[in-house]
Amino acid sequence: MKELKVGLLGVGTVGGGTYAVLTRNQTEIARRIAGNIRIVQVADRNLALAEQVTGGQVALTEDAFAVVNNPEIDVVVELIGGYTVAKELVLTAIANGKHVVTANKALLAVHGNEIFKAAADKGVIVAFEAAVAGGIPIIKALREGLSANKIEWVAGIINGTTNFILTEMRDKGLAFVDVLKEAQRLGYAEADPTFDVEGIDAAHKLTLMASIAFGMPVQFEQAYTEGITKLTTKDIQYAEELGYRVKLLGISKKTSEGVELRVHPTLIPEKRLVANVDGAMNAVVVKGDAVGPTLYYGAGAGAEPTASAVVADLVDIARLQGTKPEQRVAYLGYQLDQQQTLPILPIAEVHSAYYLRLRATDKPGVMAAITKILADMQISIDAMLQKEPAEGESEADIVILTHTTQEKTMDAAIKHIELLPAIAGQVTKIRMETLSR
Ligand SMILES: NC(=O)C1=CN([C@@H]2O[C@H](COP(=O)(O)OP(=O)(O)OC[C@H]3O[C@@H](n4cnc5c(N)ncnc54)[C@H](O)[C@@H]3O)[C@@H](O)[C@H]2O)C=CC1
Ligand SMILES: N[C@@H](CC=O)C(=O)O
Ligand code: NA
Repeated sequence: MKELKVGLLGVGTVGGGTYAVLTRNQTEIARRIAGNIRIVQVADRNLALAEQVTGGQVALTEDAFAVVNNPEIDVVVELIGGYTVAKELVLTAIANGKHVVTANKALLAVHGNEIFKAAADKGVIVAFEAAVAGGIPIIKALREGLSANKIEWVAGIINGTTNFILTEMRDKGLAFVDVLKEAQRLGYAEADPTFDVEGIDAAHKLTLMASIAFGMPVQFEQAYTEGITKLTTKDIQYAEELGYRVKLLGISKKTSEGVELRVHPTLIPEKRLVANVDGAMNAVVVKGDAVGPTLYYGAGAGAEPTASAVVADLVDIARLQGTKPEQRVAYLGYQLDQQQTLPILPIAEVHSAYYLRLRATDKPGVMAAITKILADMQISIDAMLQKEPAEGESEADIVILTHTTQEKTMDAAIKHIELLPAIAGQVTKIRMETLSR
């Protein structure tokens, strides 16, 4: 019976989950691969935690480099996170001829081109199913299940922490900071939670999906990233009144002008399945030219759901032991020498429909002035909501939903609207997506 010997780096949320799943389901997994996957060494700078997680059943060390340099080990599982030490560890493991499994989307979105090239030169596997949408097998779906298609677009809720926060804010009216603390306690958030709430983590994941979908190198630095920190409960409520839910979406579309690569809060019609994905759950919609729209749903964060993807990658590697590199699925779906560097569209060039909220003095002619500005710029209105001023106030909220227009046209119109004497403060702008075609 063949044995795959694993070195595990990090036994925090995902590493702890990986150890538990692999140990608990050892027999089941062995029946699938006619072999065995065994963790032979664990590194964590918190040795007490490593002792607690493993129950002292395997060799432990504080030094992750001892694992990547251990000649006994076939596969290194990197679950410590970050770009610096993790990068050095992964590149050293590759240089030592070891396969790598990682959940580290930040590392791959920023340094993926270098890492995949190094792995290709050495003929080793770098597997990363856990890095995108946690337990959902979206990498496998994009790289293998949909390989007959020209992918047209990918859009999804790909950050569990922010979806959990938005759901709790909407359902329980809880404050942002309290919900973030709970997401951290549940192990969903990144070590630096600004990666979650500012949309950076979602942009890392989107970068990887877009690269696989469109056969291009990873280009995280070109992604447009906007988080949920400026969203108000008021906008969430108004959106609901108009039949929409607000979700942090990662969207990548291939257009004739280039590829859209953008993460931002988005209004989605409430009847769409994705609009009803709540808590830490994730969902990704992929549109292929042959298959049409397909939807993938599941837990996007947390110990065992993420471990499910890590262990599945180990199972794949166990099955692929002894194969030649050219017999394997390419890291990013397309052969590295077949990747095309497609231009990424600046956000100003993107076309979208918009939700606008403005605060205006309640007097005749204001609405006419606003609609004239929009009409002059060929922006048509889809729906409108006018609120009564609160008791003792002279200003009221106006919400406008527009049809599709280019972002730079919308921004120019907003500038004109903000100059109207009856308008107080800035206009709130949230993009909208139908996710239907
Ligand atoms: N928590 C989640 O739901 C998910 C996390 N990920 C990714 O998985 C990776 C790990 O995340 P978590 O398990 O949440 O983090 P964590 O903070 O819970 O665990 C990291 C572990 O690595 C150890 N560590 C850190 N630096 C080290 C070093 N230089 N040497 C030895 N040990 C070191 C820490 O002591 C800790 O036990 C990250 O890349 C994260 O982005 C991916 C999907 C889901
Ligand atoms: N912080 C991430 C963890 C999984 O990738 C999230 O909240 O989705
Ligand atoms: Na996944």
